[in-house]
Amino acid sequence: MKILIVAATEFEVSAYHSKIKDDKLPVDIIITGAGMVPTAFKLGQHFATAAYTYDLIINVGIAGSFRRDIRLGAVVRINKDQFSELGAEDGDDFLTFEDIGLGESQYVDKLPETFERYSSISKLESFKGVTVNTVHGNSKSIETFTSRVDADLESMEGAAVFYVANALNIPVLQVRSISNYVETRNRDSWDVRLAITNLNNWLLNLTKDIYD
Ligand SMILES: O=C(O)c1cccc(C(=O)CC[C@H]2O[C@@H](n3cnc4c(=O)[nH]cnc43)[C@H](O)[C@@H]2O)c1
Repeated sequence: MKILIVAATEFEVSAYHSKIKDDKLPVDIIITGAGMVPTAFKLGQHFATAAYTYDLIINVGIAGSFRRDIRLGAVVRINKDQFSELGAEDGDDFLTFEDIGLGESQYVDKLPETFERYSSISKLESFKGVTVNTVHGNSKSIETFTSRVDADLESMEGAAVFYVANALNIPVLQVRSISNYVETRNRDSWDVRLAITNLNNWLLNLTKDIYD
């Protein structure tokens, strides 16, 4: 089982990376930089020169939650993701990419069949994600956005990874740990350290489930 782990920053996966780096596992880690464009570029570049393919791509990272009933530090699966900005305004309405026939803006994950039996996977609660260019931090824009877009969590890369995996027909999973609530910008209330610790522990558990 050859796996590609995709993270926006080294910081988000460094604890995991330093623990597995001498184990010679069939796991590659790629750091893309934050955002959908750097993510699509890095993955395109990687696959253009890769000598082999993968059985699974896993996008991991921190994320913001629109929902207060998801605790900070929770590690969750994003099984649906979308590019919310792709589409067209039509007066007060918004037409999605699908509505105007320009392509897809919404994606679902796809796991190898055997994966549901791993407890690291079956324990995860699934939520709907949205992939944005701007981290929301204004109450009015959050209200407008959530009245249009059906999402529980937001990140800046998820849908781009789903897009690439779909295009290459490779199974894909997105697992994120909640670092903050989507609210009027307040960096002091973020718990990035807890989110990253929990995410790295989850990655270690998944690795044990698969390779031990
Ligand atoms: O606002 C800042 O000063 C600031 C400094 C460093 C990093 C950030 C981020 O927003 C991190 C973005 C990074 O983490 C993911 N992420 C985490 N929370 C959210 C969110 O509420 N909305 C969207 N993305 C989020 C994202 O995938 C990026 O990779 C800010």
